Amino acid sequence: MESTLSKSPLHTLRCMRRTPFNRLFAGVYTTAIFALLYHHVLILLQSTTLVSFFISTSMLISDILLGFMWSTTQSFRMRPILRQQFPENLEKVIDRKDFPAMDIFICTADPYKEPPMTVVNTALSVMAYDYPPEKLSVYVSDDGGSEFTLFAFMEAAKFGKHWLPYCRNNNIVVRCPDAYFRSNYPRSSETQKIKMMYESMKIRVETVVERGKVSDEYVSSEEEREAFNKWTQGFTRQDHPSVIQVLLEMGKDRDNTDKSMPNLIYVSRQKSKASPHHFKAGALNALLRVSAIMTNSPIVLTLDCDMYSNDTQTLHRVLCYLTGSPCRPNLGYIQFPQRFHGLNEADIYACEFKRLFQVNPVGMDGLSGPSYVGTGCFFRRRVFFGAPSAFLPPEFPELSPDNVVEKPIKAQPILALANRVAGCNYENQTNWGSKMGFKYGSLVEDYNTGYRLHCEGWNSVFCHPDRPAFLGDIPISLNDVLSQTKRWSVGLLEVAFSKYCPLTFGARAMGNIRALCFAHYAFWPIWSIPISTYAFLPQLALLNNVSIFPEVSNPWFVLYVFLFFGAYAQDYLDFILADSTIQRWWSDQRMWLIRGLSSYLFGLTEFVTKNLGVATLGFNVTSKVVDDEQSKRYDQGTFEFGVPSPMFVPIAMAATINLIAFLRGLLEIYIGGNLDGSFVQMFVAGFGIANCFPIYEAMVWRTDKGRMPIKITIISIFLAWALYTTTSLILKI
Ligand SMILES: O=c1ccn([C@@H]2O[C@H](COP(=O)(O)OP(=O)(O)O[C@H]3O[C@H](CO)[C@@H](O)[C@H](O)[C@H]3O)[C@@H](O)[C@H]2O)c(=O)[nH]1
Ligand SMILES: [Mn+2]
Repeated sequence: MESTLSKSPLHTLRCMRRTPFNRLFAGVYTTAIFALLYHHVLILLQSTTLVSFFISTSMLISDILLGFMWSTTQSFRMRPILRQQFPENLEKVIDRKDFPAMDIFICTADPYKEPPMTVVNTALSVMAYDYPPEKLSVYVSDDGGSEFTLFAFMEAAKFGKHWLPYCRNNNIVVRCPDAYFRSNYPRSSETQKIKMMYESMKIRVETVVERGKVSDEYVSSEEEREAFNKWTQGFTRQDHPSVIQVLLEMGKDRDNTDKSMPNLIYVSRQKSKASPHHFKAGALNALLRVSAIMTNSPIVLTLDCDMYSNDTQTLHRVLCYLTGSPCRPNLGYIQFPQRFHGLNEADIYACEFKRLFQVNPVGMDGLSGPSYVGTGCFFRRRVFFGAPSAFLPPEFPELSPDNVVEKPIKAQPILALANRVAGCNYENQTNWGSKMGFKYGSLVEDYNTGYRLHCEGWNSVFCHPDRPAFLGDIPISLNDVLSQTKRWSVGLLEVAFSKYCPLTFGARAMGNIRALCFAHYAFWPIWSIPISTYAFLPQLALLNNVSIFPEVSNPWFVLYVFLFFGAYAQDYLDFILADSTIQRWWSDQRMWLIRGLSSYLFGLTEFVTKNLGVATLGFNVTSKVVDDEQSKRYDQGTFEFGVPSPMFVPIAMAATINLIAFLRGLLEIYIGGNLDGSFVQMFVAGFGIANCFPIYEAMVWRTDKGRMPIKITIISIFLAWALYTTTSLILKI
């Protein structure tokens, strides 16, 4: 085996050539940051009035925070590596019949925000993997507790019996039906037939959701009727018994060419208002247990309901890391990047999150592996039961990762046990959520779980093939985009300010450099402090003729130029070298500023109020529904405001103040002021304006439904005026 592997490896890795430059630049830039802080302290010591003391302190704090965040990003640049897999060599090492079994988890939570057809498409795309079907089990977790989702899956089970052989026999690459029929597929009679089947299933499912009722004409068997009978009068999304329905059973259910179908199981765990359900982490833990009882595969894939498989070979790639003799014993999971379909050309909302999902993981991969991003991740089941060297046995042997299930999944004792472990009180007085399974305590259960696994001593691998393995939906309205990052912000702060803070607990468990990577995310939202300061303070000072930066003729000016352009240039290069465009980079930095003034700021505020006991926070699911008009505007690259969201207020305020300050500055220079002293402030305001074009458009001359609501415009302008008046009064004292 050793010799086969060395001739035809399953995977390789190499360090990126830019590493020495990264390290050198890090050294130079760090020196520059310290020089800047020294300069700030000098100014602070010279300040004579309370106002100048306040301004200097604010700038010092902002720059310390920016410097800190910058330093955390350096850990991603210390040892980036690139990996390659060779799935074509796999069968030289392991026989297809010895492939390990896989359990695939798909989470959904709301039939209105996540249309059942989306979930069904994701499920079909993974059921159709090029993999022995008797080794595949697909579990759907429905936190929405919706009979419509169950109905959609009953339909999918029937349609799958045609779809799977169709894909197999025609060697289809994109096995998600919706994506396939959107693509340029061959129009044969067989294809037309399967397309009609798909369309009629879609109509049935959508009609049921629209009518809000599964009418009798759609129920085709006694077994189905019995399943729907569970939706009794008192059944609500927050309060209902568990529903576990085996829709396809491997070996028994066969497709129309008489080959076995994979297992397909619908699970809606029990819910009660009296016990916490821990959102997605809770759903995943329930699935971990239910799947342990039914199939207990050694490998588990988690997927969001909108992340369909875009490559039939993905499981083979995963096996490249999980088979063969040099398999790392501590390897806990293999993370694929989150990639998306339907992004517009400039990716105006920077929803691709290139740095988060594609660039940074390459950096972490060279250390001990990327963090977990919630979807597209293959886990070894063992990781959920304690550290690599300290196995933590579950409550009873059937849940243990090495237990072999012998009974068929529909056997009565199996179903009874599965319902028991899906109970809402099952986890009381157990280790689930703390030491076992997906971790609770943060709205970003993915980051939290990955981080804690790394603390326990597990490693991970980043697998980034050219052809995206999975593709997901993106939110297309600014409010949805900002709400998503706001939720992340709250979740990240929950980790940052817990006893598991990466700077303390993390650094002890995994060393400083690795811990800094995790700290980078945990402290994301504090970017709001320097961003808000830079969006308002220099401009307000400019409006009041107060100069706060060194003059152009002052040698310290050069330092500012270096720090600004150095950081921006490196950021730009990173982005472009990761196969992106100038336009997308510009959107990305703009959204960083916009998020700083909205999501991060509101996330930080919500986190603080929550800790003061004022508010409680929930998981606000991102909508995957597409409004045609909105989607047209999105494709044209127009920002979608539309709703009167309070998060738009600071953005519109900043846009107003930057514009007025810049105009006022120009006027000053025109009537004889000196540009020398106000240049940096003029530059900052001008840079703000350059970023704000879509906001001016939305506030002033757009007339469509996606414009900035008049109410928000008026409130923002009023608040901007109030802010200006207050600061001028203070400055006059
Ligand atoms: O109570 C809940 C809430 C959500 N979900 C599911 O969680 C997934 C992610 O939710 P979504 O609204 O799409 O959130 P995003 O912000 O788009 O998702 C990112 O961020 C989440 C953490 O906030 C991670 O869980 C996701 O994997 C990651 O893609 C979806 O499939 C939901 O159905 C549940 O199962 N139960
Ligand atoms: Mn999502």
